[in-house]
Amino acid sequence: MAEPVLALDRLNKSFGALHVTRDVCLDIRPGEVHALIGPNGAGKTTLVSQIAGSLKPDSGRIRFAGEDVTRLGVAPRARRGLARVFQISNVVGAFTALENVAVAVLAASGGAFGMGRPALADPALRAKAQDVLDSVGLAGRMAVRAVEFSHGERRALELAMSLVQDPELLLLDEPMAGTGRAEGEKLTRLLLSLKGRIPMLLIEHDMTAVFTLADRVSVLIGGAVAATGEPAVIRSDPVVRKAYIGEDEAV
Ligand SMILES: Nc1ncnc2c1ncn2[C@@H]1O[C@H](COP(=O)(O)OP(=O)(O)OP(=O)(O)O)[C@@H](O)[C@H]1O
Repeated sequence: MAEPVLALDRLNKSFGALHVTRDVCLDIRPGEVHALIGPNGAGKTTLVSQIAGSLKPDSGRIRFAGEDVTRLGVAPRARRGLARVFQISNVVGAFTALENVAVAVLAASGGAFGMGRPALADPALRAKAQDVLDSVGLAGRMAVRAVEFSHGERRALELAMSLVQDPELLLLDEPMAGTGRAEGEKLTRLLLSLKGRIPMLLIEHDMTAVFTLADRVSVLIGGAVAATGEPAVIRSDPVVRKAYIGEDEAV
């Protein structure tokens, strides 16, 4: 089997006496959508921050794209193709969707496009920004300022701004948070359209989205991985149902 895109090996992290990440081993295979679920306070955000590089683990290793990145910070990991989406937004409300994506293309190009003149004056840059917006279903909204966007459209725009980097892995931090049912379904369809092309680690409370999108699901309880498996297996795992999903709850 091909080497995983991301492999966590016995990660540990404590805040004082609080042991928040406990011997976590987890991997993401090429093309896989791997969902990470768990009750509030289980340590999901803490784990994602260690993957992204904004938090240093106390022990353990992180391998990404064939390289040990444990000691690297956020920026070098991002340059290697690790894109964290939705928790930190770079969207500028006063800019149109096209302008926002153009800035992201410019930032990702590392000087390949001419600096010092309006980004959108460059036809190649403009074409790339338009293509990416088209791919997230925002072709008809390019000239609209981001401040006028619905929550779901904003999520699609944030995703577009990450896609310009041609990421090796998307870390999706609760994409469905704050979206209504219709918008959540639309966003799920958008992520489905990317599935297979870009591997994803999906942190999400919305179980419909999780079971629609994920190839495998890992369940974090008390900072430790309680189970990893295909959605159908996780859905029926008695430990998971008892500790997290709720025995009586239909999943
Ligand atoms: N910087 C910090 N200092 C001290 N404790 C922290 C810090 N960050 C998180 N914690 C604690 O670590 C535990 C795990 O928090 P974390 O935010 O990772 O959980 P989570 O699974 O993402 O929760 P949620 O689903 O509510 O977002 C919690 O008890 C939290 O209070």
